[in-house]
Amino acid sequence: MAEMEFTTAELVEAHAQVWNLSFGYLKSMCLKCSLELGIADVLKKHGKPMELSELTSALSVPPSKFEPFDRFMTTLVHLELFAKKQDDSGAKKYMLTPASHLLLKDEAMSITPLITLLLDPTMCDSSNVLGPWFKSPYKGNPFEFYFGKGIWDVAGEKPQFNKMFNEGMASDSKFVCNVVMTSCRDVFKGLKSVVDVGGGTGIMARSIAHAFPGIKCTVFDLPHVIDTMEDQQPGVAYVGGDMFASVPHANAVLLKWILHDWNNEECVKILQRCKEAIPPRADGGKIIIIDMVIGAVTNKHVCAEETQLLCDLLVMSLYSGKERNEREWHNIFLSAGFTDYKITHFLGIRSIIELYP
Ligand SMILES: C[S@@+](CC[C@H](N)C(=O)[O-])C[C@H]1O[C@@H](n2cnc3c(N)ncnc32)[C@H](O)[C@@H]1O
Ligand SMILES: COc1c(-c2ccc(O)c(O)c2)oc2cc(O)cc(O)c2c1=O
Repeated sequence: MAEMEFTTAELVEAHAQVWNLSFGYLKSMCLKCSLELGIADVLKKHGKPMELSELTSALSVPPSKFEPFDRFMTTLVHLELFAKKQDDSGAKKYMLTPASHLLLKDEAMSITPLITLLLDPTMCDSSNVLGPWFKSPYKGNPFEFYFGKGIWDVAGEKPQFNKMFNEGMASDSKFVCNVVMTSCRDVFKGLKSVVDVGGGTGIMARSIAHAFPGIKCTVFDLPHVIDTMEDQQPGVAYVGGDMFASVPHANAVLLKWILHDWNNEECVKILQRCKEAIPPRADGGKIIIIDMVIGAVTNKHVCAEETQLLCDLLVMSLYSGKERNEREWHNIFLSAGFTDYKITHFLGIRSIIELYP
């Protein structure tokens, strides 16, 4: 008989670990349920810590659900989505945490639309077929394996999904703009024009145009994204097209959450088209990339590195994309003909890369 490789204590520990992993989906469902119920908004509206009975009343939870709701809130507090404190009279009261602040519907930095998108079946379902996908000789990504077509085709065909996708991305852009305009404004200082390639509904471009009225901003995206835009802001130009064919000319090209959607060869092609669109470095030409650098995180919060790895699986499943470490970025930049770059780790798990021709 083979020797036992692990102690019983190690296996008992591992048992709890595997259980925890198998319940991972329940964390996502807790998040989804808090959004559906609007718990954060009710707490915000109340303006002070809330007792469970006040919360159930404001949320219209019927008495038959008081006990399960109490247990649900206990888990949400453990997950730090909400906080609970005991007041002087001994009553337990619930409050917002920084995480639940991001889930408020009408806050500038709300990422509720992005979370709603991520938890939508169209985004999640293909992660259920990773096993069959790994074993099959199929060349496309898991999303294509599951739906028979790519995510951009689905967005082009289904206006509802296109809207949800663009709103999700726009909410992230609002969040990122807030951080960029306070902590790394200098990235845009001195530029005369910027084209946001794959710029979606134009939140980044509008925010840059607002913060730097001297910069002429263009949003460039697929025609189905540009054509469905209802409020095209004056002062910002909107152009539909394909970044693999050509990119509108500007001083600088912004690529936010674009390159992680594509494989190395595709990234080189996109960057070559972007390089053709900008002037030499001496004349102010540069590419501004907002994406992840694997291994680089500004805050060592509990799960920053794990989140980066999970993001890598997300972009692998949805797009054949990849989150990259600095060495991998470096190789792509060199292959696309760029000579120098500067990385600023500014946004938790994401970075700004200024890339020079
Ligand atoms: C992940 S989203 C990022 C959107 C935006 N930059 C942001 O961060 O909120 C990728 C964007 O690339 C656009 N896109 C995909 N393929 C493209 C192509 N061939 N040419 C131009 N844009 C494209 C999509 O329509 C989508 O808006
Ligand atoms: C991996 O990027 C992250 C996304 C994302 C989702 C869908 C896309 O098409 C993307 O291009 C990116 O979404 C989230 C959402 C979060 O709440 C946290 C994250 O870290 C991310 C991503 O990193």
